Amino acid sequence: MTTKLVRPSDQATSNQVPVPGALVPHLDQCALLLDIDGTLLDLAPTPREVWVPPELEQTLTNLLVRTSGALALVSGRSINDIDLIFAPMRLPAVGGHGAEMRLSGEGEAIATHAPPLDSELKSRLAAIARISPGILLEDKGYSLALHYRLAPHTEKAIYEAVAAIRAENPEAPLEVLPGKSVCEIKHSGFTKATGVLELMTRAPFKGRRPIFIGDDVTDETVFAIMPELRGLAFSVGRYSELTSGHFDEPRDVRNWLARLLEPAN
Ligand SMILES: O=P(O)(O)OC[C@H]1O[C@H](O[C@H]2O[C@H](CO)[C@@H](O)[C@H](O)[C@H]2O)[C@H](O)[C@@H](O)[C@@H]1O
Repeated sequence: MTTKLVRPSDQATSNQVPVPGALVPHLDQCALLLDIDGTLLDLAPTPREVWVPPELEQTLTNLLVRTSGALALVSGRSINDIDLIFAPMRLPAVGGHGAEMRLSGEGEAIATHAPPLDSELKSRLAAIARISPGILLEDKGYSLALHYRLAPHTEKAIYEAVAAIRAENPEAPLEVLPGKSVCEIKHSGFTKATGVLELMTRAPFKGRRPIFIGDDVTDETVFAIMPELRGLAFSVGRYSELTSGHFDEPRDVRNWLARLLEPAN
């Protein structure tokens, strides 16, 4: 099935993504790959304050059945963190920006050969949080996040401090991910895309057509690999040339996913 690239001028109203029946092949041939923050869940002031609507939990549970388990969360969060947020539900996942994955809710998380952050560099990067008490430090093991949503005035200082540490360590294989009110630093040897590529080689994902939905800069790496996987990508809150359409906000994604379960699909 082909889809039309929707351009910004075509998108005056919300719900730009066509009704599921006109767009997606049957669910038993699909793998649903879903980013969390800003895609499934509304953004919150701090990482701990996100809320999973009960209807979403029901939708994801039903979609997991309808795809025979080929539904995975693809997140910058660690799988441990994902489990806390979605508890008691446990879902297949690619976590930590591709550093780890889990093929089923019952299984264990598997490290994806992702190299960890050098511990000394990590300490130095963590110390940047001392710029202001409003900066929230999130140590995710494979990466470090400096959240400034509660202290937006510190954004420039954070990026300058990170740049200074990188300049002093030019050989260090670091990647800086500019997220939503967050500056994340990780080893450059893995991405969400490498995680998804690995996931798609394993059952029950292997051989299926992936449908990926994401909102962030880090999701661009996954948008870019969808063609080679015969997949489709959709963005949230912004237009991307790499996607087949976009949703305005997480609520639209949740409604769209619920509609995938309607009988026509
Ligand atoms: O890949 P994602 O699932 O989209 O995760 C991206 C990052 O999400 C979290 O931070 C963001 O969401 C918070 C809660 O809404 C918000 O307070 C923060 O400003 C956002 O940047 C999470 O804390 C990060 O670890 C994820 O990498």
